[in-house]
Amino acid sequence: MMREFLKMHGLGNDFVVIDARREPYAPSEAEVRAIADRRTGVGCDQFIVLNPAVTPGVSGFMRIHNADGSEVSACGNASRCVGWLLMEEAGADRARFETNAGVLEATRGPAGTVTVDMGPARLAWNEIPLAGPADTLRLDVEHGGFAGPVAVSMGNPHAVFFVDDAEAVPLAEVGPALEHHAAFPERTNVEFATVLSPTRIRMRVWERGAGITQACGSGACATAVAAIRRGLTARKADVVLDGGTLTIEWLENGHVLMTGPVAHSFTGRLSAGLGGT
Ligand SMILES: N[C@H](CCC[C@H](N)C(=O)O)C(=O)O
Repeated sequence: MMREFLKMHGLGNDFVVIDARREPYAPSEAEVRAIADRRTGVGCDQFIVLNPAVTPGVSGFMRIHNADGSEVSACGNASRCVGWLLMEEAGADRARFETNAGVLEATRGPAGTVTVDMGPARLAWNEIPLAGPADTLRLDVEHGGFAGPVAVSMGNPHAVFFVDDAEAVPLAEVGPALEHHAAFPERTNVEFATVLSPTRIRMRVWERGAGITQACGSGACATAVAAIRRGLTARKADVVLDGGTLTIEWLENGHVLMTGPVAHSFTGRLSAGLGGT
């Protein structure tokens, strides 16, 4: 069977999405890398497979694979895309689906945007996770002149560095070493943020398993939580990424809401050699 896929993106963070609810699909790491390859495959930052739900009352189980083949538990931009697909399919204004980090809920936002409740921000060292006990508000981590990040998990690890000018950070030079820093036993996503006002943050990202991306939804959530923990912004702020802007709100109940656009670029079919099976 030549599996159909949807090519989607959230602010340029792009995905290959396969609906495997009728025929579950568990790609190998090699298949993921082949599909994600931007020359010989379809090309994407993350490969998303929607499998049958495990938890009653939700519409599917979203599995998330980085371009390097690693499977991870959170992807904010893809969560908006999957939420949108499920709402469109049901003709509904709300959709619940699950990930390895828990059940997420998507609702329709203003002007065609989608809001996802990304669940709680995790702040304890062992929830990030870190290699050992540490103050997650300012880690003893340094590389390339950047030091003292805030660690936050949205179901995936983030190290948020506050800098004077996020545009000037040599991401490709410093990203890999920080992604693989010994403080992070499961590696980490790396964000560099400049607070522009109490409600606006400029952020650029080096993603674990994908490198520089145009946007990172869970990273935007982590960045806003980090800024609020440092007393730098209000509890609702816009995060301006290379690909556009996400609105993030850290609720008093600890959950983080993320609002932003989704886009469906095209639909295609995977050849047998590319995991189409
Ligand atoms: N690279 C991330 C997964 C994708 C996150 C990002 N694309 C998002 O929108 O949250 C990780 O390894 O945890």
